[in-house]
Amino acid sequence: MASLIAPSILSADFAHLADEIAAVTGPEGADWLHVDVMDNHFVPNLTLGLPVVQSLRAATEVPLDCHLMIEDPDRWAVGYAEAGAHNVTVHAEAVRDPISVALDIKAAGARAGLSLKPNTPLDDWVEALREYDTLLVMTVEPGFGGQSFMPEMLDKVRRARTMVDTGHLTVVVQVDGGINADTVAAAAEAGADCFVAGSAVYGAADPLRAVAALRRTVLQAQAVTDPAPSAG
Ligand SMILES: O=C(CO)[C@@H](O)[C@H](O)COP(=O)(O)O
Repeated sequence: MASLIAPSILSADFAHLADEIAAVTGPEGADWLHVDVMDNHFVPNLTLGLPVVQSLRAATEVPLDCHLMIEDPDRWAVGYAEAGAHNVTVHAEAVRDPISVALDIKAAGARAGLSLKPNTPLDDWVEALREYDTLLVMTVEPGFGGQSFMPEMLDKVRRARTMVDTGHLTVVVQVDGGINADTVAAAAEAGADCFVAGSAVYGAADPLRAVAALRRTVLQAQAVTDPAPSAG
């Protein structure tokens, strides 16, 4: 099991993105940088797109984790992989051909991720997930930072963890939404191994320390449930 911390730049100051990324970069800093791409159609919010991701790639060596909350991800996903994203996640509710998209993202050199909104059942997507490297379990309705964690999503995380542990899936199990010092342990105990946190990191007085503190809490929780967790 991994223990990856992925600060979400949705909660950062968009006028100073390079500085905001530097603020979470370091030996105990971000493992991945979570980049929320929103189009005001799939979700009722608008953020950034491919040109910004291309610029971010040049501004940091931290792996970019692009979460596409957009309509027609089949058209756009490969562009993010070609722009140098480490992981490109599309939404199950928006994708037309999930297998082709996963294969295309991977052929372009990135990990492929599939995200499930809170009301989207895991069981409907198990076959497609065999082509994916990351499963993103949304723990809020996608669209905005600063929402409350939905504890009822922990069961989905537990079932995904069981599928990974029994060899039915080989995905990193990622959680996103309302992850903070109070909720991260429950997500880790349920079996998540990648933790997206926006307001808990960028709302903290010291974002780098907030990342390190989240990771420590994850490792403590995983030590209880998994006798031999990897360092991520
Ligand atoms: O995808 C999303 C929101 O749709 C997230 O990545 C948010 O950026 C998480 O923010 P917090 O809930 O951690 O404040």
